[in-house]
Amino acid sequence: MITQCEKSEELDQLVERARTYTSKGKVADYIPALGQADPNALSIAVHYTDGRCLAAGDTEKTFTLQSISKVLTLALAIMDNGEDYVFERVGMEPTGDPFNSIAKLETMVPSKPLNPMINAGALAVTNMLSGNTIEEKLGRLLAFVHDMTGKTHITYSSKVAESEFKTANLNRSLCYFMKEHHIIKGDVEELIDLYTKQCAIEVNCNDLARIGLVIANEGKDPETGREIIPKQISRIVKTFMVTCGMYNASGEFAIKVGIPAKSGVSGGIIAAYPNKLGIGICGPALDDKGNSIAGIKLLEMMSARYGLSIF
Ligand SMILES: NC(=O)CC[C@H](N)C(=O)O
Repeated sequence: MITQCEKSEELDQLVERARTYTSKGKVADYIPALGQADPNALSIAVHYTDGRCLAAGDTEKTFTLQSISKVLTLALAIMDNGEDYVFERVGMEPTGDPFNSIAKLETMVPSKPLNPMINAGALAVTNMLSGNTIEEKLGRLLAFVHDMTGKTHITYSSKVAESEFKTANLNRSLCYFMKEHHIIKGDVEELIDLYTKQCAIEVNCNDLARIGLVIANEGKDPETGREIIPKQISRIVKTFMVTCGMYNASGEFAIKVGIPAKSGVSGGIIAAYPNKLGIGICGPALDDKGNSIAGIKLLEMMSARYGLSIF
């Protein structure tokens, strides 16, 4: 287990250059508790399959997963139900719409969310997790996070979860629409309860980089070789990260950075370079698509300097 990452002057310099972009972004405040984040913050951890790790900025500071959790619930839902069941209820195509849009749900025939990385698709995926109660489902998701990070104390922020639960009316609308069309079943309030808790799971950049590394490493624990996610499912997850991970900025991101990645409105970005490394970033100031503005700049700079594009 990595306890201390190396400092790298070069990475520090890139972070300071990227940090200048934070002033052009804005911290998300539609979930009121997220509005308290420091807009100038920017940190990164890079974990390699051989056990090395590099860090810059305050990598111990915690933040919530938000939409990054969609990657984890997707993997777990496929492990629980199999590919056929999951993809009968959620599609595999990018939307070109904002992450919380309801528009395509009504126009698509048959009515199902286009992919698991937008809110509608992620809510449908969360609805598929196995377990008899919210506590059991959340417990299984947390155990999955503990397995990937090696840290068993990771839990969710009840403050952020409650703040989102109180204000999640758009997500409730998506759920009621999908319930009407039999894409989801059960109690919508319970689903929103579970979803807001999943989004409020608190990690730091090192945890995120470690999760990215497991995904990069074909689902295996890089230290022990133990399978945490079946290889085929880690492949599906990485592919969705490329096509839909940065919402309606995924195309530009694939060209300018070229690494499977997923963002969240807390300013987190997870990235997984196949068979090589995992990256965890936090920079709460967001661009107009809801992605960390300086986080994306930092990845663009790193990709250009180190030739990181997988394409
Ligand atoms: N893009 C995001 O990170 C969105 C996640 C957030 N919890 C929401 O549903 O609105």
